Parts: sequence; C-alpha cells; structure tokens
Amino acid sequence: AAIATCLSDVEQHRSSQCAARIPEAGALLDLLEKCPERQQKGGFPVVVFEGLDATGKTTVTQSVKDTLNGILLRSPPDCISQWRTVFDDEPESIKRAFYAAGNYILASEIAKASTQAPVIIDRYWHSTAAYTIATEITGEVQGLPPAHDEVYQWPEDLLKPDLVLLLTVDPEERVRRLQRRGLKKTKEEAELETNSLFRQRVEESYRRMVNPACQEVDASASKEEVLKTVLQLISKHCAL
Ligand SMILES: Nc1ncnc2c1ncn2[C@@H]1O[C@H](COP(=O)(O)OP(=O)(O)O)[C@@H](O)[C@H]1O
Ligand SMILES: Nc1ccn([C@H]2C[C@H](O)[C@@H](COP(=O)(O)OP(=O)(O)O)O2)c(=O)n1
Repeated sequence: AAIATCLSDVEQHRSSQCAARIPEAGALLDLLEKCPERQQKGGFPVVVFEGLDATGKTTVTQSVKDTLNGILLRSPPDCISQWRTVFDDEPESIKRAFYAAGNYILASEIAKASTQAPVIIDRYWHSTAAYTIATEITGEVQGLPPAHDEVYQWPEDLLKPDLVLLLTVDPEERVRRLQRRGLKKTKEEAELETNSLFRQRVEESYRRMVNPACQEVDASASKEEVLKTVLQLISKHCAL
C-alpha cells in the first residue's frame, strides 16, 4: 500500500543516478526500514491539526499540549527535518516521497507517545495528500478528482488519529498573519500566497478526505477563543 509506494519511490531514487546527488534518500530509507509496520495506537487520544500555513496550527497545538499535559509531535518529524530543504528543492515525486515517508516514521513516534499522554500533532497524512492532490492539477477546484475518489482515503497501513481538526481562516486574515510572522516561507508557501486557486484546491482536498475526515474549525477568532473551541471538540470526541 502507501508505505510500499513511498519505499519504492525512495528506493528508486536511491538506486538511480540521482542517488549520488541525494545521499539523504539513503539515510531516509534506512530510518523507514527500521520502523515497525502497522503501528498501533496507545490508550491516550491522538489529535491532529491541519490547515494552510499561518492558520494558527503552531500556536494552538502548543496551547493544547500545555493544557492537556500532552506530547507535541509534527510531520515531518524532527529526526528528518534537517533534510527537508534538500527534498523541497527536488522534483515533485521525490519531495512527496520524503513527506510520505515522514508520516510513517512519525507513526512510530505516535504509537510510543500515545501510551504515555495525549498526543497533539502539527500536520500528518492529510497535509501530504491535500498538497499533492492540489499540485497535480491546475485551475479551479472543479478539476480535482471527484469526491469519494480513492485519493481521499487514509492509507490502510498508517496509524489513524482519533480526531483531525482543520483550521480555516479567511484569505485576508491569513495574509495578515503571514506578514506579521514574517518568517522565511517554503517555496510552495510563497506560491500559495499569490496563488489563490492553489489555496482553494488544498482546502477543498482537505475537506474531501475521509476515514478519518477533517472536522473544520473557524480559526479567525482570537487565540483564546480558538483554544476554547478546540478543547471542547477534543473533550466531546475523545476520552481524556
Ligand atoms: N487566533 C489567532 N488570532 C490572531 N493571530 C493568530 C492567531 N493564531 C495564530 N496567530 C498568529 O498568526 C501567525 C501564524 O500562526 P502559526 O501558529 O505560526 O500558524 P501555522 O503553524 O498554521 O503556520 C503567528 O504570528 C501567530 O502568532
Ligand atoms: N505531513 C506533511 C507536512 C508538510 N507537507 C508539505 C506541504 C507543504 O508543501 C509544506 C507546508 O509546510 P510548512 O512548513 O510551510 O507549514 P507550516 O509552516 O508547518 O504550517 O509541507 C507535507 O506534504 N506533508
């Protein structure tokens, strides 16, 4: 399934002539091969936060982690994030193999952490899927694969979270937050800012994901209000 695809993608790139150019692909594959397959979740809830850049994921995940005494994780996981810039400059298929592999490596961390405390995650599979789907077409959301297409399914061999919250803010507020933050953006995020059709395709892809689907949260309110809404949703959907 998905892990096989991303393994073969990375393997292909390791064994191809570009391997000399991307030695990190070999190191990534070694890490991936060490991860046990079909990881099981522990007894604590696993909650994922998704959304476009600057919708407030970092802010809210930190607060939720503090409130619930939880463990905060992100995709791509810290153990491979030093290679991110290398893969971000590669062609689309190599870049996506990196992010896909990162989700499987993260699954091992989630399995372990969820035996200790609630796990809060900043991006996971839905990010990889939504940005990939949105990149593969151009133009309006009408051009996306139809709702219920299998591209919107969660990979059957990847550990599932209990709850996925999709943070959305209106485009003007999002740009204000991006500007206020003033951090260096990934190339793709710079493009997002200017390309509103791409942004719409990413959000619509997020909304079509199923099993688990994303629950949308309007994140335009103040940090305190957003935190309150999110904590209510978590206590409604997860046994804490
Ligand atoms: N609810 C909010 N209202 C106003 N500003 C916010 C809110 N949440 C986050 N911000 C600000 O917006 C910027 C982007 O937030 P951040 O949490 O880094 O988003 P992300 O992790 O989704 O990229 C930051 O400068 C942050 O302080
Ligand atoms: N699990 C993940 C995480 C990120 N990605 C990709 C999707 C986009 O190209 C970028 C977004 O990452 P970026 O660092 O800009 O986002 P944040 O600042 O963390 O909100 O990474 C992914 O494909 N899969």
